[in-house]
Amino acid sequence: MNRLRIAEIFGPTIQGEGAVIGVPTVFVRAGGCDYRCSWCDSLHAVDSKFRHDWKMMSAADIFAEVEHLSGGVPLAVSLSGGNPAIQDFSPLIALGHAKGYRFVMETQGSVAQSWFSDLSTLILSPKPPSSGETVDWAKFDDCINQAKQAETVMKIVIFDEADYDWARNVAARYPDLPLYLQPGNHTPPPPEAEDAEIDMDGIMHRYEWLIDKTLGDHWYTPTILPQLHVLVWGNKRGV
Ligand SMILES: C[S@@+](CC[C@H](N)C(=O)[O-])C[C@H]1O[C@@H](n2cnc3c(N)ncnc32)[C@H](O)[C@@H]1O
Ligand SMILES: Nc1nc2[nH]cc(C(=O)O)c2c(=O)[nH]1
Ligand code: SF4
Ligand SMILES: [Mg+2]
Repeated sequence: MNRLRIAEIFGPTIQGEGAVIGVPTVFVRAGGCDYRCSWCDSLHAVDSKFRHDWKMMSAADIFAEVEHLSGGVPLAVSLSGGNPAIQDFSPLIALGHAKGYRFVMETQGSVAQSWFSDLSTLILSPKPPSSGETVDWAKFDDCINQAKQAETVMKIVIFDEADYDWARNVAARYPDLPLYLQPGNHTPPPPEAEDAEIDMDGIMHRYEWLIDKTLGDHWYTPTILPQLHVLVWGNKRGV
């Protein structure tokens, strides 16, 4: 059976971001990413220098761990990373569906897969200018098309004015996708990341700025949310 690069599996915790915020969730974090966002908060699952901490696991191994963590009680499984879309998660999703689990996935929208249609929610998170990455919109559109009947939403991280202006343009381009705006968190790189004091004042300040800016522009379609797990647990891993 094909094996998948997995950086960590953890939970149940609450989904801390976006459309399904607060929902009890087990996270399966894939190892490896085709992007290198300047502010990535999950570098331990991105940079290949951390690959010695990743495990090669079959879908059956992964699902056994998900079942163990959840006590065999079906819940939402969030596929994140890294970019989970560069690997084939369809066998895991099939195993989960047979036991009543549902799957949500977070991806930047750079790689489309036919199995996106097996997800209950596809969260597309195109990267704004502050990330240093450039979106390939043709690939992004492929992702939307592959999702078919799966609920598809967009989540944009905003650090500054330029990101905000960019988000407004993206929103105009995709008026049918529900939009979530999330203030950025300046996370130090691993291994310091976990123990570092979080800049709670900075996060709250950027959140307030984002609310004021959005509402000040009479832009009422996005939902504006902070990373709830960061407010509760800081930059701790595995929560
Ligand atoms: C770590 S990424 C993994 C999934 C996928 N690679 C992606 O970017 O969508 C999960 C989510 O965290 C967001 N994120 C990453 N670093 C962040 C930061 N420093 N502050 C706020 N959100 C961040 C990403 O934009 C994405 O929406
Ligand atoms: N609780 C919790 N919620 C999250 N939502 C997205 C996360 C991610 O890193 O993809 C994440 C995470 O790492 N933890
Ligand atoms: S795309 Fe996601 S996982 Fe990859 S570097 Fe950017 S934020 Fe990190
Ligand atoms: Mg995260």
